[in-house]
Amino acid sequence: MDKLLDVENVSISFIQYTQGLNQRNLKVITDLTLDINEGEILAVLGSSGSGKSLLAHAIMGILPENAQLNGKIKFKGKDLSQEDKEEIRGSKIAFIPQSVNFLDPLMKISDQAIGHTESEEEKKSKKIKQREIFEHYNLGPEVDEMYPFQLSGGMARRVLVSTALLSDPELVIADEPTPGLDEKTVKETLNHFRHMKEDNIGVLLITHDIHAALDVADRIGIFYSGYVIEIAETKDFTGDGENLLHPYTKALYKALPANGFELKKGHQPLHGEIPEGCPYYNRCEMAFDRCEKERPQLISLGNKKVRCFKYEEGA
Ligand SMILES: Nc1ncnc2c1ncn2[C@@H]1O[C@H](COP(=O)(O)OP(=O)(O)OP(=O)(O)O)[C@@H](O)[C@H]1O
Ligand code: NI
Repeated sequence: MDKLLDVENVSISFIQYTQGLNQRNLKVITDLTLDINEGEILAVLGSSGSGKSLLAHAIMGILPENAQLNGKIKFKGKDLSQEDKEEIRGSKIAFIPQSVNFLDPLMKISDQAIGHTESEEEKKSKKIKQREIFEHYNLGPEVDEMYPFQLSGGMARRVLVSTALLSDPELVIADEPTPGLDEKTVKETLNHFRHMKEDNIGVLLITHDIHAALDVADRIGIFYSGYVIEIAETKDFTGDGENLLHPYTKALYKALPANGFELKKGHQPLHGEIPEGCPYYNRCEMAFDRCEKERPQLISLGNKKVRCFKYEEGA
């Protein structure tokens, strides 16, 4: 299994102007590290506003102008510059955006799926392939001639998925592909990711839907206050959750309706109010004294990673 994507110590922040000339650095993502292998589905699970879309946009090289990106993003071991990202986006790395607004409202579906071509010949062969993939996703020939506003929600989702696959990508980044879909379409969408995995494509599935993540992912990265506090194996979300590492992940797991518990009260500290120490300190039942002032690093334990002093060597 080869490594496809490495995100190393990535931070994303925005410069905010407050009163007068005062600036504030709004950190949205801090020291984020994760990796994806060929044929692996990694879910990144985080609440709304936790920076999931920004992570996807950082990898694709489409962050807004006022965002500042630090850290490394590597594809197959190569550190990606902005130019590299522009070159491989839409080809080796494909993006399934969160919003169907990414579709051009004034362009016919088939034309935008095919995109720019260099010659008539290329256009013809791409058209054949587009039809094949669309057919596979249950999008008949009539869809080719439609404009985005004529698509139902489920159809639009399928257009986005098949368009992403048209370039034979090695890595697919999907930003919230399931919200607003009915149960059947959710199942269908998750099946698409299974098929990609079978084709040895790596998938980064960004979601706040823990059920979707548990359903298809091999590993799950848990966002908390802009940090990835754990990268767990999906199979560890069983029993009492005893194989899960971080106290927050354990609480999250116990809060699943099937486990009959409720998530303890308390919100994730937001950007600007993130404490010096562990962001989970105030809610943690296992906190040590040092957790208040010191921030734990991400520790690797085999295939898993966790940001908690409990797992430090000798702790
Ligand atoms: N252009 C911007 N300027 C300033 N702050 C921004 C900008 N874009 C995003 N943010 C901030 O970054 C945070 C993360 O945004 P992002 O869209 O990545 O969240 P998300 O996890 O994808 O949320 P959702 O689940 O709602 O899609 C937001 O809380 C927002 O305040
Ligand atoms: Ni988002």
